[in-house]
Formats: sequence, C-alpha cells, structure tokens
Amino acid sequence: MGRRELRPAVAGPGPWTYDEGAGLLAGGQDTLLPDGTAVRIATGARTPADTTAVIRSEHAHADPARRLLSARRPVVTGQDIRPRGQECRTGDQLVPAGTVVTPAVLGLAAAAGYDALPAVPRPRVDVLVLGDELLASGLPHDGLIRDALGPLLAPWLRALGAEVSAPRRLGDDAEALRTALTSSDADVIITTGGTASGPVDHVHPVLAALGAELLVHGVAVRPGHPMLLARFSPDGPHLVGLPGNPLAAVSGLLTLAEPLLAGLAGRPAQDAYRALVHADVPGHPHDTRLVPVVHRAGRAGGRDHVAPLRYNGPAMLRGIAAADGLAVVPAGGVRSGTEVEILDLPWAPATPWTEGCFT
Ligand SMILES: Nc1nc2c(c(=O)[nH]1)N[C@H]1C(S)=C(S)[C@@H](COP(=O)(O)OP(=O)(O)OC[C@H]3O[C@@H](n4cnc5c(N)ncnc54)[C@H](O)[C@@H]3O)O[C@H]1N2
Ligand code: MOO
Repeated sequence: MGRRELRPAVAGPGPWTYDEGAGLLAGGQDTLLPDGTAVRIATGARTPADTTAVIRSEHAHADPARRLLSARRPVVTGQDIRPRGQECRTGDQLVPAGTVVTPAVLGLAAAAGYDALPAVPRPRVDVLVLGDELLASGLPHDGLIRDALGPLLAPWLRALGAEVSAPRRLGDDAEALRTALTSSDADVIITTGGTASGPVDHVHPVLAALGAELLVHGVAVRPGHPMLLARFSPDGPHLVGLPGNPLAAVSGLLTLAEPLLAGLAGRPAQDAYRALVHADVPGHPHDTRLVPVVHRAGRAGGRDHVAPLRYNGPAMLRGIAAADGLAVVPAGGVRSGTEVEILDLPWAPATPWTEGCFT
C-alpha cells in the first residue's frame, strides 16, 4: 500500500485497515468495501459501493507492520470519485441533428455507447483539369504553365468535407471530357478551364450535347464571372465549371462549390459576417469584386479589421495564399472604414508574414 502508484479507496472515517495483496483493477467486478477498510484501486476502476473517498498515494501513509492506512490531509467525502453520468443523462441530446461528425463528436458518441451514427456521407467529387498548356511538374517553359488548380482544389475540397478523387488532367479534348463526365459516379464534378467560348473551350458544348441543365450560367463577380453550375438530371450529379484563371477558380470554389457541397452534406452554408476594411478598395464598374484580405487585430484601441492584399488579379495566387478571407466589394468599390461582407477560407487566420509586401 505504501508504493507510490497506489490510490486507496476508503470507507468511513480513518485510519483504515487494508490487505497488502488486494487491489481493484479497471474492468473488474463490483465489490464491497466495509466501513473502516481501504483497498488500493487503479484509476478507471469501479469504486466499491460505500466508498467514501479515494486518496492520492502521496496523501496517504501506510504502516505495513500494522496494515493500517491513514490520511496525511483531511479527506473530503467523494473526493477523486468520478460519479456516473457527469456530462449527460439518459435521454439527453448530445449533439443536434445536422452536426458535422468531427473526430471529437465521434469520440463523444463512442463514450456514450453508440456503435453506429446515422450520417449523411461526404459528397464525392471528381476534379477534371482542362487545358493543353498545363504541366504537372517542373518550371513553366515554352508557353506551358504549371497546373495550379489540381494541387489547390483537392485539399481545399477535402477541407470543405468532400471525398475527392485524384484530379485528372484531360487537356483540351472534347471527347475525353465527354467520356469523363458520362463515366463519373461522383456527386459533384468540378472542371477547371474551358468555360469561355474559344475554339478549345469545350465545357459548354459538351454539357449541351449531354443535355445537362444549366442552373448558373455566369455570375456578376470578378474574378470568376464565367463560372457555371449544371445538373445532369434532377437528382444529380452536379457539375461546377470553374474558370481557368486561378483566382477566378477560387472565386467559383467559394461561391458555387462550397454552398453546393454544404447543401449536399446537409450542413448550413458559411455564416455571412461583415468586417471593417482598412483601405480604399477599388471596385468593378458593375460587378461585385472578391478581394483577398487578412484579418488584423485593432491596435491602440482601434477596431479589428481586414486589410486587402495585393496580387489579387484573376491569374494570381500570391494574394490568396497570404489571405484568410475574401472581401465582397460591391460595384464601385468601398472607402476605407466601410464594413464589407467576408467569405472565410477554411483554415486558420493568416500569420503576419503578409505585413509589408502584400498590403
Ligand atoms: N469571349 C469571352 N472570353 C472570355 C470571357 C468572356 O466572358 N467571354 N471571360 C474571360 C474570363 S473573365 C476568364 S476567367 C476566362 C475563363 O476562361 P476559361 O475558363 O475558358 O479558362 P482557360 O481559357 O482555359 O484559362 C484561362 C487562363 O487560366 C490559365 N489556366 C487554366 N487552367 C489552369 C490551371 N489549372 N492552372 C493554372 N492556370 C490555368 C490558362 O492558361 C489561361 O491563361 O475566359 C476569358 N475569356
Ligand atoms: O473570371 Mo475572369 O478571372 O474575371 O478574368
């Protein structure tokens, strides 16, 4: 009983007699603890009925010769005994319907004894990257550029709760696109590029040939205005056509793909909120602009705000790579000190490395 790791469970006022050979382990049978006795007990083991308290080994003094245990400090009834049902009672609602099953929710469900949970599965997404000019590795050269969207989209879509297959690069090949669309068994197909009306822009012609219903055909947003949403039949699958310009694609990802995925997964879409913008932001003459921003804490009594970032052109990614949100800037632009709506990016607030060269 004198060894450090032992924690005696005691019944009634001390001192208590104990049996050196006895002990209770986690998962053991229920036992009794007569008044005036102690038994060593492992953390997590069920305390015997009538246990008054558990004493930490460092607060107990054992006399092996007399097989007598005493407490070095006052014992409070119930100390170190974790009662049953501390965080919930039978019939309590642990999480409301529609809750995202995070790792913590899974743990809570298991702790409460659930073996299965009714859940809406993650939407499955296929990503098709179009463009003959795209390289999968190495430095851009001879008019060929790196595919920036395959690497960006897959993890971003996973962060939005989707199950994503490895992006496929199809080039500018109408037949390959048609085959990929008709053979996909995903809930959502996301294409990049080919949304315009040039000779190798195959998205619209192929969708028309397949009889897809065009639900969104361009939006009044810059960058990203050629983005589109289509549906192959009333119960899906959906197709989100993202423009090829990388920041235009991000714009469609946040404003079309994200709410669609949330809807398919039975989740509410992102809560809109507004923040003070800390600089004049020029606007488009008639369309809304989405501008990468970073959140900043107000200094010296100033209010928290967002700062717009440079490198925000349709083909650019430096701004968004430093951002933690996109500001929704109405046509005509906003003056410094105006509140604007913010679309959050699905990761932690940006670190201050954006200071200086981006703002
Ligand atoms: N007649 C019109 N032409 C265009 C319009 C329009 O309204 N009418 N809108 C322009 C706008 S705005 C955009 S944005 C582009 C969208 O065109 P596409 O979706 O057909 O995109 P692409 O031509 O394939 O590519 C545009 C640009 O982006 C580069 N790109 C494409 N994919 C990637 C990728 N995976 N990684 C990096 N860069 C990529 C591509 O090389 C082009 O430079 O249409 C305008 N035209
Ligand atoms: O959508 Mo485009 O990116 O506005 O150039």
